Amino acid sequence: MTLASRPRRSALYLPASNAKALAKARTLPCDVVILDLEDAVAPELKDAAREAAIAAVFEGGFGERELVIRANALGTEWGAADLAAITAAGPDAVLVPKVSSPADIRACDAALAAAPPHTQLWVMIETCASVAQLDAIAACAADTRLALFVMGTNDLAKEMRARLTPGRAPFLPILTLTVAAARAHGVAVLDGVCNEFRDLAVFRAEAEQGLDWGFDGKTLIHPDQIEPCNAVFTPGAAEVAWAQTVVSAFDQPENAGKGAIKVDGKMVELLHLEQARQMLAIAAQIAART
Ligand SMILES: CC(C)(COP(=O)(O)OP(=O)(O)OC[C@H]1O[C@@H](n2cnc3c(N)ncnc32)[C@H](O)[C@@H]1OP(=O)(O)O)[C@@H](O)C(=O)NCCC(=O)NCCSC(=O)C[C@H](O)C(=O)O
Ligand SMILES: [Mg+2]
Repeated sequence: MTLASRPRRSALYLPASNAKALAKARTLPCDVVILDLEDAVAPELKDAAREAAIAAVFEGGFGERELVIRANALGTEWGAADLAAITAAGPDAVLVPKVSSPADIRACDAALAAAPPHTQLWVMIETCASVAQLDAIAACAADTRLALFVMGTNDLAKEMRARLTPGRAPFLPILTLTVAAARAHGVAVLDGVCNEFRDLAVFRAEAEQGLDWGFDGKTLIHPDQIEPCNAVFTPGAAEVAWAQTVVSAFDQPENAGKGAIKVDGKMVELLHLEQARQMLAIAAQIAART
């Protein structure tokens, strides 16, 4: 089970230019909706997509789902206008693709200076250059809006000239180093998309891999991926029961002040107590939603 301040098990992308998908997203059981202005939108539809995304923020209707707009990269002809419009609208977050350095994070943060305080900066980790600077990029969370990384495995594959094989072996070091850099600086982190949206067995295996590797959740491209993703990233009943047992054990008077205790024949330390409390907090939020 991963640790996070709020459930972000499933983050569904959709092209902001697709009005039907946008309406449908308000009814789907995903934790996050990402309105895409970037790769899913053709150049001739960029302006209309931006307008539709901004209108969606003002209209609302997304309930407890976090509403995020993925802008075009700052260096593109649309990037500055996207960030200006997003700043004025104030969604829960803006997701900026193809950042490569701490300077990129600071440029995005500066462009968002007038945004409401609740608007977070999320960035895609999907360039080879970013891989060499993961720790420095994550460290920007200390004094910017940076709060979350999203893996962009399609762009990474393109830049690396690697293949997206089952098991994702070519990306394993990068995925785990990104999780470690994120955790070192209190940044949340979501896994990349699985392009095989018709094969849910392949999808589920990849989601379980993401859970094992420490991700808070996974980004998705199709509604059919939401339920299996939520199932994988929701703490199981046995995990929740164990967490409750650990918390109860540390609450016993005889264990007061102890750093390590014995629970059901296993050693449990204060770090496990912290994990247990975080899991119970996430499980309670998920239970309240369902
Ligand atoms: C992949 C798709 C183009 C497939 O679309 P389609 O053929 O229309 O699928 P279905 O007929 O099965 O759709 C069934 C119904 O579900 C709605 N739908 C489909 N997708 C979405 C969605 N993402 N959000 C909301 N609703 C959706 C359809 O409208 C149908 O509705 P209804 O008729 O009422 O039943 C399509 O799924 C799609 O466009 N997906 C999102 C693509 C996208 O946003 N890509 C960009 C992000 S991924 C990325 O960039 C990766 C990253 O940067 C990297 O580098 O790795
Ligand atoms: Mg990408």
